[in-house]
Amino acid sequence: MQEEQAAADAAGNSSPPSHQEQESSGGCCLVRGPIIVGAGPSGLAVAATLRRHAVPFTVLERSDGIADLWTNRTYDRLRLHLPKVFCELPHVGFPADFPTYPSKHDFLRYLRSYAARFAVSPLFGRTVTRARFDAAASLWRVTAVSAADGGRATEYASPWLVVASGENAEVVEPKVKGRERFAGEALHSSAYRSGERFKGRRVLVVGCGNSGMEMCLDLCELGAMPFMSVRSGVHVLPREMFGTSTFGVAMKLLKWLPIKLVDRFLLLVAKMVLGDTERHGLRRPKLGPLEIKKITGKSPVLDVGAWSLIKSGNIKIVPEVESFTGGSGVRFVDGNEMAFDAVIFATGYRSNVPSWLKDGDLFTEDGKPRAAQEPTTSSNSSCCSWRGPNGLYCVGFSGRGLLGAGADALRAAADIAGRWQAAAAAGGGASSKISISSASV
Ligand SMILES: Cc1cc2nc3c(=O)[nH]c(=O)nc-3n(C[C@H](O)[C@H](O)[C@H](O)COP(=O)(O)OP(=O)(O)OC[C@H]3O[C@@H](n4cnc5c(N)ncnc54)[C@H](O)[C@@H]3O)c2cc1C
Ligand SMILES: NC(=O)C1=CN([C@@H]2O[C@H](COP(=O)(O)OP(=O)(O)OC[C@H]3O[C@@H](n4cnc5c(N)ncnc54)[C@H](OP(=O)(O)O)[C@@H]3O)[C@@H](O)[C@H]2O)C=CC1
Ligand SMILES: O=C(O)C(=O)Cc1c[nH]c2ccccc12
Repeated sequence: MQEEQAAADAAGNSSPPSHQEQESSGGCCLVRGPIIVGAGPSGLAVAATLRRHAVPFTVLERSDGIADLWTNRTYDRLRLHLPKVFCELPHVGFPADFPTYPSKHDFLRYLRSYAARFAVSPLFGRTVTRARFDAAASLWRVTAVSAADGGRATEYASPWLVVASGENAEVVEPKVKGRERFAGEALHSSAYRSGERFKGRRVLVVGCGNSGMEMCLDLCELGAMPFMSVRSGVHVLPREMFGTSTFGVAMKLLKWLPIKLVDRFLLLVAKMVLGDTERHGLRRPKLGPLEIKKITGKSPVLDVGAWSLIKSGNIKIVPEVESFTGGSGVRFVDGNEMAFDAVIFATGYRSNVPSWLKDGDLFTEDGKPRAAQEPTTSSNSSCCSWRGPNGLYCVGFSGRGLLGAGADALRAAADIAGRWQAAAAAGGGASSKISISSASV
């Protein structure tokens, strides 16, 4: 702990946020080291690793604390679905007394102590609204708006920009015909905390991903009547097989076998353990669970109890919603109509990067690094999901959860540290001060 603090002091950015920036009268901050957008697990992991390399950094976070997704946008009963060894950030493991599948409160405790240990003090309440590369100055110019400060915009500049704003930055909610006419409560799964207040009520949960499944389970256990609306198919896998985690089994097999074969194996075991999910209205996609995750980012459901309640009919499967018909009515695509007291849209999330990263087409329309979509060839062998051109880095966009975020963070931080040290050796430059004329700011 003291070591990290000493490194922070040496790098000159352990002190409160205002000391991390040199603000000019033009509203521009010339920062030392990279700018990191987002203080979730990915932003913290890259900051911690930069700290280890004695490279200073500035973290811009829109909310008022670290890990906003886990703190403010998740339900009470959430636990990690993967065993803790697959969810640790670089350098510090989970405490030994944590259970195999830590709760969100355990995970948040870990993240807070991680941030403290590496002296990561983000600038909170700063929403990044724009970032562009200024080729003339070889700098990223990043605009952040502070709501607490009356919407004041400040520009931060650095040769390096780390995008760590997450694959789940914004909610996805479908525009369903007649929604404004629905008399009951309608909310996104990110606003759902517990089934407690839905006791005795008929609740329609739209979406059958991990959130939708788990909310149905929670609703059922707390005395509500959940209905789950399913549009396309989903792979449901048992969270554990052969007394160990399904994810762990898959990781081991992937070392030796091609993904298609591992998928076939997982599906065979899933069928043995769960039975035929199609018989109960959950069609399986054509591609296997790992392949579909790799290609589209769509996660398989790791079952923690909802499946048996679907089989027993306590969670009822209904088709895709066609429209709200007024009052409590909902019409489905098969023409049937039912009444509900509440609707929960467990329809997922998207990245927000395309809305603020105004530089070429580095990210796809759905907010993923374009390089991550392209197969590696001899001509683009240096191209990867974690690094773009001109000092741009992406951490946490590989669709591989916390494990992938940690791997990205290690690579990005090492790459930046190499450049930082090279600049220092070349006589200061970026590592001592960035000089840009106020006219160009
Ligand atoms: C309900 C749920 C459960 C999950 N469980 C697991 C799991 O068990 N295991 C696993 O590996 N993965 C899980 N995931 C995936 C999840 O994406 C990762 O766990 C992890 O949160 C990713 O970290 P991140 O830092 O990349 O993104 P986030 O945690 O989303 O953090 C991004 C941060 O950036 C900030 N931000 C966003 N936009 C801006 C902006 N424009 N300006 C400034 N700040 C911004 C956000 O406020 C946020 O604090 C889960 C996801 C969800 C939704
Ligand atoms: N404990 C854990 O580890 C948990 C992890 N997570 C993770 O968080 C991430 C987000 O999960 P989740 O919130 O479930 O989101 P997902 O994106 O995984 O699932 C969204 C669901 O909503 C459906 N949907 C989307 N749009 C519509 C629409 N217009 N009409 C009908 N259905 C629609 C999708 O169906 P379709 O396939 O047809 O598009 C899909 O079933 C995932 O990575 C997930 O694994 C979530 C909860 C718990
Ligand atoms: O919960 C998620 O979606 C995650 O990102 C964790 C995760 C990463 N790779 C996977 C493969 C199968 C199931 C879950 C995950």
